[in-house]
Amino acid sequence: MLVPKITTPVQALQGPIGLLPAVLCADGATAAAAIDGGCAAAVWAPAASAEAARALLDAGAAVAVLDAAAAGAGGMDASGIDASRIALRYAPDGDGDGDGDDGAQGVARALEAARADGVARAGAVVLELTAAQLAAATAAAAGGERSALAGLARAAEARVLDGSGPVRVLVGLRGGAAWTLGALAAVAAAGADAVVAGDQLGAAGLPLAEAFIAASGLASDRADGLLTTAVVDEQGVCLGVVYSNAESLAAALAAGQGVYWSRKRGLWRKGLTSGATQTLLGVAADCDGDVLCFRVRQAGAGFCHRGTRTCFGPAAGLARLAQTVAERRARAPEGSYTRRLFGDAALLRAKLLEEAAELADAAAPADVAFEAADLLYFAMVKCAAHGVSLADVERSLDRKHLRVTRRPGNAKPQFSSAPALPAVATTASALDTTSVLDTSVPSSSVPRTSIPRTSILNPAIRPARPGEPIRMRVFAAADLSPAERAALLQRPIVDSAEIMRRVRPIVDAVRANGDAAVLELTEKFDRVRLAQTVVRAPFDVPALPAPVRAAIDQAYANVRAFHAAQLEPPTRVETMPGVTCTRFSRAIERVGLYVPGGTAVLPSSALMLGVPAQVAGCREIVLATPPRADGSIVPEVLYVAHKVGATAIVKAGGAQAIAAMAYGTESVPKVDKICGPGNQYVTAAKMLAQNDTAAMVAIDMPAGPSELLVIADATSNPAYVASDLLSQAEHGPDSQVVLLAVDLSAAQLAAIEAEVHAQAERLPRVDVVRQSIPKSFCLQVASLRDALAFSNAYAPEHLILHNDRAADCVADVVNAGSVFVGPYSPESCGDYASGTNHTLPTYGFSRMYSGVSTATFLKHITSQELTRDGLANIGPTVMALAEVEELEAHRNAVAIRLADI
Ligand SMILES: NC(=O)c1ccc[n+]([C@@H]2O[C@H](COP(=O)([O-])OP(=O)(O)OC[C@H]3O[C@@H](n4cnc5c(N)ncnc54)[C@H](O)[C@@H]3O)[C@@H](O)[C@H]2O)c1
Ligand SMILES: N[C@H](CO)Cc1c[nH]c[nH+]1
Repeated sequence: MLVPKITTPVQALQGPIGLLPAVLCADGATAAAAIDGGCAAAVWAPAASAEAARALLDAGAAVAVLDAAAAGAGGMDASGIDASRIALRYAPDGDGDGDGDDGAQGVARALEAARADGVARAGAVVLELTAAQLAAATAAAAGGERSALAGLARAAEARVLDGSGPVRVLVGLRGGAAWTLGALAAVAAAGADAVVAGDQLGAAGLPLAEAFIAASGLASDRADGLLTTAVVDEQGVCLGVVYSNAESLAAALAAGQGVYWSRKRGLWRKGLTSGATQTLLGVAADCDGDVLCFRVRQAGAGFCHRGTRTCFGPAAGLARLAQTVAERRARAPEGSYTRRLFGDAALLRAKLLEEAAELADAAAPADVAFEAADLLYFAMVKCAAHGVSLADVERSLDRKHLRVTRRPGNAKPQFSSAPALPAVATTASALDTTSVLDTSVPSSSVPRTSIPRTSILNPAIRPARPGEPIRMRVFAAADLSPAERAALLQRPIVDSAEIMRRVRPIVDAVRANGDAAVLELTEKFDRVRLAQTVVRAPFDVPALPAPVRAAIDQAYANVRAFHAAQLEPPTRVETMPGVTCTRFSRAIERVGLYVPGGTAVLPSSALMLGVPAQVAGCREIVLATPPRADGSIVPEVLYVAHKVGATAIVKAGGAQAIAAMAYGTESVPKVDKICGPGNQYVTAAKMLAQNDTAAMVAIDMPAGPSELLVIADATSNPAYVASDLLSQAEHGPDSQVVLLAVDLSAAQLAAIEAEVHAQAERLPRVDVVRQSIPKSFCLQVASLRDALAFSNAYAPEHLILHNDRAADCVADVVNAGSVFVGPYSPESCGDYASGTNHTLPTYGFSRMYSGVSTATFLKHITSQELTRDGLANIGPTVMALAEVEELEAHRNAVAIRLADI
């Protein structure tokens, strides 16, 4: 087997290397980053001690690699860890001094040492050889000598080194020595796995597909030399059997897709014409090296050309249930029960609890199976509603399986007859292990008023009353069950069905009655009767106080500089002689910018939307914002509208403003794309408009209530941390802020809590904060690695790194809208003036959306120009493919010209 050795950046694992069965990381930190990054390959993780090994195995490493010198001689207590999860690493000195540890003898000695070290405690031996040692060992093995690699082959063949268990042997090279395909094949022939530095694979080194084939000892048993290839889905269900060779495997690894070798047509990109494409999740060789296995995520109806999921028929069992539920989520028939469940979170919750109770009480085997099936159905609906697939659930199971430290497994008090935990933690040590049930964590300086006890799964949160502590809930990550952790990753529940029910009639009214409806709805929701909705440029800009004007001018300059730098020149590539492909950008012609104005006046949002639209070169910039009580537009917003070259201002807010720009009215210009944040009505209207083909309008992203996650450790200034948390908590009652407290003592956490309370009490918007802070939470985590893992799973809009050596952490941030690095980067700077954009994805959408940028207001067009010679060069390829697809007119368009040429 080929085992790439990974140093940073672990992002390499998102490429073809991550599709191989296993990787060996250069050190524990790289391994931890690989695991947190969702590496699908089995991670072999170097560890300096048994404790470190345990931690890495608990975190999801497949095998911990310990230095033999420290661990082998019995100096390590790895009790309780299965031998198959430990590897011992040897590096025979190979210093050329002729002391017998060089060359082939050195390898043989290392194996002897492994035997002496009692490899019963290890399931694998990792040999790190010099190039000379490998060459000597390989030559010795080839000559049939009873030494080195030959000995290694015998050991692996017998699958034991000391007679007490199966042992794998891995061979790596040190001192910068490079592998050859021949050496990989020799090691494979000896029954060992080859460890190859990641940067020696791919473009600059050995071709990955060929290295994989050589190191796996893969050889065809067919006359045509093709490798039989089993294709399986995420559950390991066989979808069908196809064929591969080095060329198709290389194409598959490069594209990350199912690409095979058709015996009739050659290279075969599965699904190119049918749409039933496959995302490649992993490749492996079978035990005796004559079958390749592709693990894929299948798109479309299925793998089989007959339209079934597998060549052996349709899916069954859990896989079928998962598929059906996913289909229902995409397009459930009106009136179907599953659709009702998706739209009614309370009903789904009640059914889950009901079915769990029924399963718990079932006794007869048939009843247990019946009730378990019901529970699984509701569980799958719950998963689908949150975008979780069966494969995600299985990944979680597999990861738990890798843990070597087991929890006691006691039930939570509300589910057992055990006495409840005390309501109030009274000592510092109790504070360190705050139960998820205990929200009343006192600190020395926060008033001790009782606040309601809640659980994560059943939160009954009420705002803090005047006089009560303004405090986040506190949880300890180590105490969380998976369900509780998942619940913390959710945002406060929004009843989207109810919001849609309110917004749809507003959108319909504006569509049907245009300006009249907009004026009526503005009177209803913003309590102002206007004579007209639209003001056109040039605007009558009132004079602003000089400091305000200067601040807007400075912010405009910074934001403009950062967004202008994002403009890119066209991409131009001559793919073949005479064939030139180009990709260039054009501004979206008509854009609508929503500037919120309900609970706060946000001219900064006008800036953050208007500047990139202006930089991109949009022809028509329409800005919509709720009018003030006297019907006027906020002067600062007017000034920004003037600076960014807006063509019109719509004096309306909420869903009616979005609908007016999406469909157009007598006076509101229709636009092609609507951008900007807003409350739940604004977001719902944007999503409705986007889904209506009659509107033909795009949106930037679903940007909702502001949120922020702070990572703080013992080096953080409690006052700074609290001020940042409050800066977003003051936006609205729905804002959520999260504090990840890395290994903080009770006193350190109490200091932050005290600051939150004290600073909040001094804010003019303390009433808003009294609502948002109790919904927010602090999670105590043991390490920075745990904090980053949680943050990446939460995918916050804003991430503030208050911890020590904050800049080093940026490389490990996978999901976040915008990152603020170090104690002197408050989030407010990004909100107003530093240059980055503050319109950012919330609700976890930073997993897949970016914030607003210049690109938001551009689209890209491709073009191509072929010369006469270019057409002659590429023509046969095009005609051959047209023939495969039996599209004669396509073929003829080339043939008719080639005939002239
Ligand atoms: N994610 C980001 O980048 C970002 C940036 C700035 C602001 N925000 C968020 O934008 C939001 C702004 O919300 P806001 O409410 O202050 O302003 P808003 O302008 O989004 O909404 C105000 C409008 O909501 C409509 N509305 C109010 N009550 C209604 C009801 N019951 N039914 C139908 N429509 C109703 C009214 O028409 C009103 O004009 C906040 O949540 C803030 O956190 C997010
Ligand atoms: N923090 C908000 C969401 O990113 C943007 C904003 C506007 N004004 C102040 N803050």
